[in-house]
Amino acid sequence: MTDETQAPRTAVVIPAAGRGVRLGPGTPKALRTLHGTPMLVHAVRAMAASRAVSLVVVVAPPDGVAEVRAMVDDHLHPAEAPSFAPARRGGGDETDIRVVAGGETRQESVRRGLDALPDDVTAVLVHDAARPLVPVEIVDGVVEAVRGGAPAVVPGLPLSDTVKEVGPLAGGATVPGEPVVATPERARLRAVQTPQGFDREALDRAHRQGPVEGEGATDDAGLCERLGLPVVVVPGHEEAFKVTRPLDLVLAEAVLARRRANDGY
Ligand SMILES: Nc1ccn([C@@H]2O[C@H](COP(=O)(O)OP(=O)(O)OP(=O)(O)O)[C@@H](O)[C@H]2O)c(=O)n1
Ligand SMILES: C[C@](O)(CO)[C@H](O)COP(=O)(O)O
Repeated sequence: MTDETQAPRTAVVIPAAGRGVRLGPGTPKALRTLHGTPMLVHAVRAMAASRAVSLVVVVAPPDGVAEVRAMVDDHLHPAEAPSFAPARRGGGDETDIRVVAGGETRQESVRRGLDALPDDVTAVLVHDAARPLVPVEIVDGVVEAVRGGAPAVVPGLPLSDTVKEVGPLAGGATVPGEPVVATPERARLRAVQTPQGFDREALDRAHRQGPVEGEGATDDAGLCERLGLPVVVVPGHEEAFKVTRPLDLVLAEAVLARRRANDGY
């Protein structure tokens, strides 16, 4: 077992400032409830369940910082249980939870979360509020790989669908539908999830290179790849799926119902 007093200080940045356009109109996605609890509260709990995590920075919608602070205090710092760590295995020490304002893009929101970290943090996880149900084993696996010396670590799963690359036909010919230009070898592809884990200095440097557009801009590991840093994949989990479209809410409620039936979660 890791001696946490000797280990580097690990913090988590949770970008939660997105609107959730693909989920449809309504409250910002991270503030919507699953089984009566806001999605971002599930995400914070999932991170704090790891003994390695001592600080969580939630990046809230810019106009929702006070609301998110109150939500965190209501759900995670109840007066009757100041030592919040309900699912922490064998732990019991408090997790510090801070809330800062997010930006226009996920990349900008993560950067603002990084700016809020104290100097003594040496390892950082970045976890989407939109992946509220990631099991603690996945969090611990990412932390272990970062502590083992990997500068950037992503949890990932093999794909079950065949993937096609589409694009314009040579010569500009037009056909009905989207022309397929390639079929990448599926065995070499991984669908990556969060939390993604980083050496703090590497991630700071990746974000300092400025806004990146297009390929490599949709996750933090992509920014590290742009710098030429090695990125490794460790096992992900089906329950770490991202709540993106309405059907994902149905799946998330079903997973929570199963957990409640199995272990009273
Ligand atoms: N400006 C933004 C955009 C996204 N995110 C966060 O990044 C994570 C992954 O983004 P995604 O699932 O795309 O969320 P949304 O941007 O909210 O979704 P959509 O693209 O459908 O609007 C989410 O936890 C989201 O809150 C963020 O903090 N700041
Ligand atoms: C970071 C991420 O969850 C990894 O799969 C993903 O890239 C986020 O993408 P989104 O378009 O911002 O949802």
